[in-house]
Amino acid sequence: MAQAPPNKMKARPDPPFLMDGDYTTYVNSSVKERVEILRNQCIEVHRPQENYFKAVAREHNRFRARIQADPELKEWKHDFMTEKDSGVLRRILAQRTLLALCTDESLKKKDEHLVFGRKQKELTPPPPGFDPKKYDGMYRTPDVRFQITSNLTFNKYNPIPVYCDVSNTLDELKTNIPDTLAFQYINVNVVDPVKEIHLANAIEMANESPNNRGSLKPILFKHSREMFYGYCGFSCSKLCGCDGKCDLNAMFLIEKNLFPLEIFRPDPIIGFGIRSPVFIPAGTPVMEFTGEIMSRKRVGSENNYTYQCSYHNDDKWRLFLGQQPRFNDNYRKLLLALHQIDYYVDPTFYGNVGRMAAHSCCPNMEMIRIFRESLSPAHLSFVMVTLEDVFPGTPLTIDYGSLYELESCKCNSFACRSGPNADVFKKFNTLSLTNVIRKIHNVRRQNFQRSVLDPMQKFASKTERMDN
Ligand SMILES: C[S@@+](CC[C@H](N)C(=O)[O-])C[C@H]1O[C@@H](n2cnc3c(N)ncnc32)[C@H](O)[C@@H]1O
Repeated sequence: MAQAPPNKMKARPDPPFLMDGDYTTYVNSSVKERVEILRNQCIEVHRPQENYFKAVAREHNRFRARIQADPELKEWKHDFMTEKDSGVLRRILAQRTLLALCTDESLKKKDEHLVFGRKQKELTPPPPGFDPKKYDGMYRTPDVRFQITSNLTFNKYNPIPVYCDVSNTLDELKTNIPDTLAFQYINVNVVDPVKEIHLANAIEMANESPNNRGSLKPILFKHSREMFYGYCGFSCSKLCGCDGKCDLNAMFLIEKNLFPLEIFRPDPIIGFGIRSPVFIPAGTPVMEFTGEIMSRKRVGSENNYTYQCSYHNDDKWRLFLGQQPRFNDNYRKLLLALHQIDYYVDPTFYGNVGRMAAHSCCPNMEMIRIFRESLSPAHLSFVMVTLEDVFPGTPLTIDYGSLYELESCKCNSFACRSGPNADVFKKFNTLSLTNVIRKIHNVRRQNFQRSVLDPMQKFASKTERMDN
């Protein structure tokens, strides 16, 4: 059973698919009919009579057991950031947040030394009344939830349920299912071969000649000025000697569907978002953002979901190309021509869970552009990587960037650009902002330790004593 539509092309094969529910009817239906199908699946779900944190601990245990049972995950560290790593990542997060706060170009220029420079000895304290406990990031689900579907992907290997936590009754929910939810789920980017002839050629030429693809030498840009999708790298793949199982395969955990994800609606204005019931360490690739790759002229002006994935005159990309002497001349010419065009990933009709990520002015994920097997825009993927430790249930967010106009942001992060502290924090330097983020991270870590890990440990010791 194909997952991607038959009239589209893709640079990568689809992952394994085991049908869950009536997928065939769903994909062959119109958007209106799909909404009707979803409407008929809506149910009320009650959490078993137990403490919320007990449910979190159960999920945590189950997840740990899954990791331990997988020999390929032996090296993967499912734990808090170490103090050394956390310093680096917090600084990156602070820089991102500061740059985004300073939207005024002149201010950004004037204060650049405060953001990047060395003059950072003095520490500005958080404003009076600032309470890091207010930013624990926790989203506690209501005891009764409304489930729209148990699996939006229709794939048993990658089940993603959808909940709406803002409806009061099942009937109210049924009248409020948006069309935007009825997109076709894809795990791999697709290309329309009729409308994007050059991209289709690039896929074919890469498939035809082993010279045009292969395991690319990894170059990872660590410079903190690289923002959002400007950040770019390579991912190792099955074509590599390690069979795609080394640390350089940014898609490894994603292809394993390691992290259980849920789509949920916490607020009528924010709409749907994403969360995971398990702990995800900082620096982890969690999911891909998939869609249809298309040139700028095909992207609608009202599109809320699209991200630019390639840029004309992209110096970084030229550097990559320079390192690939094996590519055939014709392929090289095609790539050079393709990279004069701005391409976008549009998940409006074909997409995945990534399109549901809400915006935050201090996000816990970042999109990274990853080339795999070759260097055409069709071989590019957006990978969403955590910028900080994400504790169970916390909404997974990205920064939509300064070009995206949100009427009023409801991210509730400490440095929200429409929040009360924006003017104060934009005068901070990176060191001072890192210090604020550290205080917030400490609160989150302590909460998790106290409410989930410590009781789990106590319970395990008690059981052990009873067994003896
Ligand atoms: C890419 S979509 C994200 C998925 C969307 N929430 C949905 O339900 O389909 C972007 C839209 O989500 C909403 N949104 C996301 N983050 C938000 C935030 N922090 N504050 C307010 N609205 C937000 C806005 O309506 C925005 O135009």
